Amino acid sequence: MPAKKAPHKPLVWLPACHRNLDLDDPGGYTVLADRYALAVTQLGLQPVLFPMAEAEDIPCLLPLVDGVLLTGSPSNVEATHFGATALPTDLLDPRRDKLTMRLVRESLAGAVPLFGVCRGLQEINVALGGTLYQTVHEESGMMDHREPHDEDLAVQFAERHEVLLEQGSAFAQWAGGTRAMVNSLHGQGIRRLGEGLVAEAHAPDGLVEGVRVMGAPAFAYGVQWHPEWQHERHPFYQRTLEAFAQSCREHRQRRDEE
Ligand SMILES: N[C@@H](CCC(=O)NCCCC(=O)O)C(=O)O
Repeated sequence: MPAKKAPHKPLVWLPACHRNLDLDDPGGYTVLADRYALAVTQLGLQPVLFPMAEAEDIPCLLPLVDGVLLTGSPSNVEATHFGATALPTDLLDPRRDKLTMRLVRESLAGAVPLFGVCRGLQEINVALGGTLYQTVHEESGMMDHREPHDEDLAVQFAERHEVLLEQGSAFAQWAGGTRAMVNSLHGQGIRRLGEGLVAEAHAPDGLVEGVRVMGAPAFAYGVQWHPEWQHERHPFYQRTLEAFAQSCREHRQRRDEE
């Protein structure tokens, strides 16, 4: 009797980020913040990183995974991707940008579950032709969405402002209502929505904080806040992540049945 094959654990692609851990370091490192990998693992999924992966590699790598989670990062999406000029103060990650601009579109085309968090939301928006405010806090009438200067992550990731969730949206379902408190750690923000995106969560100043990709065959959302942060203590964050995880499991099951 052949041994029963263990069910495959759904694999989730998290983009590799570049970091120079020391300003004098000419080399740099490929990094992934533990909290994203930990959240994916706690959902029963397996995070995977493809160091040095380029857009040309997507056709052979995307079929290996069951979801794409575009993580946050202190680096900014380079403004050249949305027709503007990068600020001299921008921390950039051009290798990640080149990959994710293509990965967003290929994930949607391939019905691979896609979830963008913070920078990941911004990447979805720009990849679909949208634009960003580069410094939301310098825009008239807008709040300062950046995290407080504090070493303590619990302070940085504390709930910061309310988001208004569209009636009948998945966000409202996951939150159990049309209002929720979220954290906020970003200086860029959605200015013009990309093609096919529906804004379903807004900050009190009107900034788009949550989007759905219209007509996507699998989970396809982006949020400006960080649901991976202490998700086990925040039902809204937890339900959002579980919905993404369920979509990844369904994708895996379809792959296993092929
Ligand atoms: N740099 C962009 C995106 C902000 C972002 O992703 N913040 C998360 C930082 C913490 C982490 O590394 O996850 C912006 O400023 O808008």
